Amino acid sequence: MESFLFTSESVNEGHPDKLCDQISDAILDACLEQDPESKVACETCAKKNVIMVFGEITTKAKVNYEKIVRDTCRGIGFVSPEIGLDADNCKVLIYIEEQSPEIAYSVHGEFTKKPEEIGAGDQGHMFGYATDETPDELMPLTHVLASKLVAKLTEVRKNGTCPWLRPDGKTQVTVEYRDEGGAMIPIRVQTVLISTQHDETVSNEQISNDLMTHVIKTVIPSKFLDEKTNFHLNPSGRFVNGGPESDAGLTGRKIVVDTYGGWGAHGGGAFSGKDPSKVDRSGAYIARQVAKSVVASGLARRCIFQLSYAIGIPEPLSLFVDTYRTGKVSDKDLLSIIEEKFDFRPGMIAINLDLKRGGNCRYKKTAAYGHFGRNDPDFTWETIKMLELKGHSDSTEVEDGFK
Ligand SMILES: Nc1ncnc2c1ncn2[C@@H]1O[C@H](COP(=O)(O)OP(=O)(O)OP(=O)(O)O)[C@@H](O)[C@H]1O
Ligand code: MET
Repeated sequence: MESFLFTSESVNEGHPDKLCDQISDAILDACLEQDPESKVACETCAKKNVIMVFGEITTKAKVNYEKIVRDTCRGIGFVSPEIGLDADNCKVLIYIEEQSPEIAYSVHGEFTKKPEEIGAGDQGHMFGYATDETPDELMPLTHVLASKLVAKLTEVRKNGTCPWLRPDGKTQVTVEYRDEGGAMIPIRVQTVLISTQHDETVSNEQISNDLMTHVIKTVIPSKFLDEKTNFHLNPSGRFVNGGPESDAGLTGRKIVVDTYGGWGAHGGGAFSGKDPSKVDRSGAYIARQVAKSVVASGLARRCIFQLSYAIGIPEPLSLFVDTYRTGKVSDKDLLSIIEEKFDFRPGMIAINLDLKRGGNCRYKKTAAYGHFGRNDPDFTWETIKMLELKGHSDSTEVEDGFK
């Protein structure tokens, strides 16, 4: 059978766009921690020694935005201009206004609507995806490997295994697959690309050797590597200047890294800095829960789910499911099972997935290394709802397994 190649990339917490995502979500955490009803739309941009936080926030929380910016940068490791940013001496600009009263009235009736009445915070369409090619994560292997490689880069930097590493880094993984009736079967890793920031003194030979020993071989199962696997390790030659020194950063510029690595589809909306009334985030989170529940329940080997909203209206405008010909029931029957089991009104998603709880890095954690496929109780959207077919395989009657 013919095989094909598919590629996903990722970036680590020191990448300038991810730095911005983490600042936006750290601010969201701080607002929700004190006031779970906070309405937050927080964007960040970064260049060289300037970081600007801007957007619309209505909250009762008292938040020291500048301190959150500096703490987040320091936590990542940006502690001097040579590294790419100096957390304690960079310029921090804050330009935040309250949410537009028109939007506030339409979405939550200026805090008067009951949860079931709360409208979507904006129009938009969101996707969720799941695939059985990684049995633990139910995520695309290319994306899982690219994400784990960037996480490992940070781990071996912070634990001192590779003291020459600096915060900024990117990975890219190409996997050879075959299509088994719509399900994706990984055969081997065809290419691994890592570009990581490093200090001035380390040699390219040490970079390659350490990346191979401490990063690639600890992350990629040996069964996927062979003598033909290609490795591109710091292909630019040198990567000493990094972070916002070498590339400007923006919240929401890594939406594919945040989700499924190019598999499935993306509606375009970003996650970081948005409270759960924003369906770009809460809609995508429940869409993942739907797709993962379908695959985990054995109703399909692979699933994509889409929903759409209008601003101010609680019920979704459309629902779509596709199991890529791997479903045990027709996609039409599957959709009615899904409709019975999930409540897609944004106020109810926020309650059922516990999305109004911030603090303790709950959202900041999501802002690097992927929002999906993570084994962490704070990622409530990864909890599956068991969907069972009672009796005949064409039945749409289902019952709850574990919740
Ligand atoms: N009162 C309003 N009613 C309806 N639409 C509005 C209102 N106020 C602003 N908008 C429109 O909604 C748009 C928001 O869409 P956009 O997709 O940019 O949202 P976002 O929250 O910035 O998310 P992302 O950039 O991640 O997609 C605004 O730019 C504006 O065009
Ligand atoms: N930023 C807006 C808010 O604060 C949402 C996007 S405009 C519909 O609600």
